[in-house]
Amino acid sequence: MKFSYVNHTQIHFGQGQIQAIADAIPATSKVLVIYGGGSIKRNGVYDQVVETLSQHQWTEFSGVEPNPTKETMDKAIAIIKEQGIDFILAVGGGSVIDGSKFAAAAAKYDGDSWDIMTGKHQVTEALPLGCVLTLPATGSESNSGAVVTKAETHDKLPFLSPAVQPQFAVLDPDVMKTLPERQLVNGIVDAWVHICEQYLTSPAGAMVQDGYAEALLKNLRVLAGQFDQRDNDQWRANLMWTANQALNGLIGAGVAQDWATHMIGHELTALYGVDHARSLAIVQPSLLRNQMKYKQAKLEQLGRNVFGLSGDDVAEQTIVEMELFYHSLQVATQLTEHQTDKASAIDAIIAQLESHGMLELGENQAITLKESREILEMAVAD
Ligand SMILES: NC(=O)c1ccc[n+]([C@@H]2O[C@H](COP(=O)([O-])OP(=O)(O)OC[C@H]3O[C@@H](n4cnc5c(N)ncnc54)[C@H](O)[C@@H]3O)[C@@H](O)[C@H]2O)c1
Repeated sequence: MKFSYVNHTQIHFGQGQIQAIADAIPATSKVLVIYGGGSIKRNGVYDQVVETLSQHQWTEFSGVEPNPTKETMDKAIAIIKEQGIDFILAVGGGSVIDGSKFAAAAAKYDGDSWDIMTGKHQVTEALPLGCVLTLPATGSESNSGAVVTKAETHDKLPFLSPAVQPQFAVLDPDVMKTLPERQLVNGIVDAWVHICEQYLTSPAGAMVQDGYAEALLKNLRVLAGQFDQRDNDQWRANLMWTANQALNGLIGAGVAQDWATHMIGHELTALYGVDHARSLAIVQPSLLRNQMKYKQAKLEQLGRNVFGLSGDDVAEQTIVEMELFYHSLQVATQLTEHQTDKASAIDAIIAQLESHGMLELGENQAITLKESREILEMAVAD
């Protein structure tokens, strides 16, 4: 095992912590507050941010949509450049934070912003960014990744750069009070799959990463089982912190990572509008079955340590338990909606994977377009 690890995002966790942004953003900054469709105006988060920024010079950009688009963020980038903005405060879920990371990077680049997503422009600098998280799910608030969509072509692609890692993140569980049930469920599922992408690979004997990943998975099982307690402060705090820890770099340090479920899932979202988390639940069980020869040992470990399984065929039983876990949250594990015809849906997804260069996915680069097609044959209902 060999790795260098740092996570320099300062976390301000707990009720009332939004006021921490007053000191976290340099007083001389020109701040752009970026947010989405206005839920923060209905739940009091916007008012708290405005009050806290009373000594700062700031302006705002709203309208970042779920699965943020280049087209929308280009408007924010224009404001940043025209007005000499030098700090971005993202207030929202993964979409707002990812869109803000993209804008922070594009602000330092003179070419077309989409070059960031295609790799034509390698991001080495970005405007400083902080965030107030309103939806625990993605971990984007303290990691260096972002996913952005080009609406015109239905391309949904990720990029990674330490330059866009947020300087700070406010995690106040009270902001979750207005989250629709669907988004709470999405958060549980998204965090679950994030952990699996870093855990269900080849055994590396990494006791810290494995043990911590298993603890986080157990938390999510408990929280899902206690879903009727979702109005409880402790439940909210535990989900918010678990989802954050699921993708902040720690459990993935020095171990193989997969991310094929995400890459295929992104195409389902871009083509059929499936919620991000739900796209993952559709792809993952079929992908695990397809890749059983690589995944068996860690599936067995997960089954024993998280689901308490024993006996024969633990790996397959673990996948079944994961499906039951998703179904218990009313999350489908088959693409049953949105597409008109199975064959054309699969062809369309494969064509997108091909055009995005997703030709050898997974920790062993063993998921070529052939395996992706086999996975989709299992995951797309007739
Ligand atoms: N950067 C990463 O590491 C990473 C990881 C996984 C996923 N992602 C990406 O993040 C995006 C998904 O983000 P998400 O799951 O956080 O959802 P989201 O940000 O898209 O938000 C989903 C919906 O919830 C609403 N919402 C947010 N907070 C609310 C609140 N407090 N009350 C009421 N409504 C609220 C939003 O307005 C939106 O309509 C996808 O594009 C996905 O690909 C990024």
